[in-house]
Amino acid sequence: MNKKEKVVLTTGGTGGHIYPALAIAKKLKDKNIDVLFIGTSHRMEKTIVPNEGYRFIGLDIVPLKSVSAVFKILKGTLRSIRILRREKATKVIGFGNYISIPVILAAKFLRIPYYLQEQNSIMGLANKKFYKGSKKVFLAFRNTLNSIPGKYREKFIVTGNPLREEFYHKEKAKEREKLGITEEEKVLFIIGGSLGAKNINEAVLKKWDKIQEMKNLRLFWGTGKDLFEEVISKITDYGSAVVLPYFDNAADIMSAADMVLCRAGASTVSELIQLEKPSIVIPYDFVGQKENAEEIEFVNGTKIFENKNVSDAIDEALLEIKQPDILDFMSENLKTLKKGNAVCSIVKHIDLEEK
Ligand SMILES: CC(=O)N[C@H]1[C@@H](OP(=O)(O)OP(=O)(O)OC[C@H]2O[C@@H](n3ccc(=O)[nH]c3=O)[C@H](O)[C@@H]2O)O[C@H](CO)[C@@H](O)[C@@H]1O
Repeated sequence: MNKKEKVVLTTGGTGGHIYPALAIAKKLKDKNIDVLFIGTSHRMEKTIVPNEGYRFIGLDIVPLKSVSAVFKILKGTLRSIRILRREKATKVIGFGNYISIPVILAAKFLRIPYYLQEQNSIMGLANKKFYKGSKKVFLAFRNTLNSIPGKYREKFIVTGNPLREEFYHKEKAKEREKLGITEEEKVLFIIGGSLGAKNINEAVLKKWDKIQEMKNLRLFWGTGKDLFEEVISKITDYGSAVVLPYFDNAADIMSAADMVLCRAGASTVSELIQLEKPSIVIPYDFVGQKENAEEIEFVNGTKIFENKNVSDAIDEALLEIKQPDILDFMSENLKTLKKGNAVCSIVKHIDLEEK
């Protein structure tokens, strides 16, 4: 174990915030560097992170929407100061959102160098608040720089989003063979974000007969864990479709897919880029997903549909999946956005002392 370095990662809330942190943690662990995660005691990180074999501490913090939430952040900050001292943390990496606030405040107080990672095209509030004091900020998308004043730009490095390792080593043909998919079959992968997407599910159910009637279509559909029971209560005939609450092997399925219909969460968009996957995206309103989607739309790598037109989005996906020229066009265009392995570049830019 490298005794000189101890890295604390602070993240949580949704898969989109947690997976990038896990990808970085794995690389640090491979380099024999001790890592500790701090998130909340309420949300999905409390199970995902320990299940991946990392030490995890959960703080009692909630979104900043009330006075008691502010008190919880203050309490969380005092606790984070004690933790960072006790653990002799040498570096902190924050992955955005309110969950990272107490640990970043503690790092500032203790003068521990901290780094930030921004997954989205539009920078989130927490990262906006703290980037000035950070050592470096790792961006997924170049357009984020447009909102940064010139004098701070040198802190920013456009690396792409750190993805789970398997996304960097996929070959479509091999994945299709593993899944037993024939050459004539077209694979459509439908997912919401890490939590699923209710309105996408409802629209898929409405189109179920049309999907079943299409020859040589293989559907893989992730409904979201909490929405699964409701969905399957409405399906009588699955045909060849695979319907699951969540795909732990999303990289395999996305790699095998000819077309992906999905939300525009930052990690999903970055995965589409990495796997050069044609898509139809329906951004979730309000959280900057439209701008994530526009990053790939700009190069003609996707088509964007509004939430109110999900039904049309499904029709479009079913139409385009039969047109290899369009699929190849989107796929080729996405190649121009690839930035290499973001996990390696980020770890290289964190000034870690070798043991
Ligand atoms: C509603 C909301 O606040 N969404 C935000 C959340 O998204 P959210 O976590 O939903 O979305 P992301 O696309 O960033 O990440 C989803 C991750 O879940 C994975 N996956 C999904 C389904 C499945 O069956 N299996 C699987 O592995 C995807 O491959 C991806 O890695 O954080 C993102 C990153 O800050 C933001 O861009 C989103 O706007």
